[in-house]
Amino acid sequence: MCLLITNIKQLCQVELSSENKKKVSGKDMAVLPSIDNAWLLVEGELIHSFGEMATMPEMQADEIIDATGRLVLPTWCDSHTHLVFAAPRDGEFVNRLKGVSYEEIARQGGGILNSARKLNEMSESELHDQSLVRLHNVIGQGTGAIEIKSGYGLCEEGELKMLRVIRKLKENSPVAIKASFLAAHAYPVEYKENKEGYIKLIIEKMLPRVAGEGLADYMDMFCEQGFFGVPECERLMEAGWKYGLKPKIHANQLHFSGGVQAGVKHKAISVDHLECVGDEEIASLMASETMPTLLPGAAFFLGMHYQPARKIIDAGLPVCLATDYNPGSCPSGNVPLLLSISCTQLKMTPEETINAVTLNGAAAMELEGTYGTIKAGKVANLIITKPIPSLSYIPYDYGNGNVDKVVLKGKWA
Ligand SMILES: N=CN[C@@H](CCC(=O)O)C(=O)O
Ligand SMILES: [Zn+2]
Repeated sequence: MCLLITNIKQLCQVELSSENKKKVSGKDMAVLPSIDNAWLLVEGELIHSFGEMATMPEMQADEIIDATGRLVLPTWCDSHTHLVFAAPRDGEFVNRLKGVSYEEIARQGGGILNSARKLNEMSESELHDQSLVRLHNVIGQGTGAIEIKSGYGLCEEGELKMLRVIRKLKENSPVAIKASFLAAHAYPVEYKENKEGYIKLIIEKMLPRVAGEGLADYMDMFCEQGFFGVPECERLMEAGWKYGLKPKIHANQLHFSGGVQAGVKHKAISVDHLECVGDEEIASLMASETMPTLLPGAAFFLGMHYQPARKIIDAGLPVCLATDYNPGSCPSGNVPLLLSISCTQLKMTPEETINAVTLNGAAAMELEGTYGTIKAGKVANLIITKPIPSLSYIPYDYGNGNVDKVVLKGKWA
């Protein structure tokens, strides 16, 4: 099918065919290359061409859309989610409001362990159907590529069940999906006094099966005090690499845990969360290709201090933003809301937030060659907004939703 979109008020995040942008860093993050009053042609699954209306050539198309007053952007690339889960944790939410901390809830056997109990009671098909509803919901909010983690199984069959659900979602949806193996999310109750036993189970039993069935792209872990320490994480990352699973890890959410430096040392694709980041973490990231990924939705929902986005960008680093959609620390996969939080709380500009969740989000999933910008030959994953006054209106008009239509692989989603 050929789809022609005309009279686009602003075509945002464009990239010329001659460019080969891998990510946006530092001062460049404030720049979002755009064309005012533009057209764009989609052919089959791909972006064919685009330009200014004033110089639009004559073309044939199966469908022509007039986008007067509307913006067109690449769909969001949400590089960190736990979208597959069995049940909400609204009871814990209320306990936190009464003053019990996230860490205390975890110590009492709630939190991730609570999610694991529910998940292990649920059938694979029910888990899939529930998760597919959530996936459709975030697609409607503009997400076109997404990473999804295991980590609520915490046993061999539970982790494999989650990863098979993710694989099935991939088969049943046009959205691009990457999978991360996160068995090292929390120590299960039965290994509370035998932590070494659980590390061995992951490395010796689970990992070979996950890799053997080709179920995951990345090796994830929660590098944090009270969860998995740096020495354990280093062993897990080394083991993952042996099976071709690159690290993409949770680091420095609750403490200065050393996770950022460990991730950099083991060539992690990204280190994610980063509520606790100082000069040493920044220096370590500066000497690496590892993407700093911020999850301010979790800081918002847990009432924690926010990630120092300005310090990271002003040091010249790239920043990626992701939702962290999960039932405990961020029960929302809504990217426009994430952009609003990032502007108001992290003091990022609207352009920086869009760069962070398009090209940099794609880079954090190694998808920057095919997603994340409007470029001829890239996958035609597009957001068409409602008529709005400006790009800044997207984070400004928080909670209201200005994504009107979504195109995935050249078709209406
Ligand atoms: N912090 C670790 N993991 C998730 C939350 C998991 C949960 O509370 O269920 C996160 O990224 O915030
Ligand atoms: Zn997470």
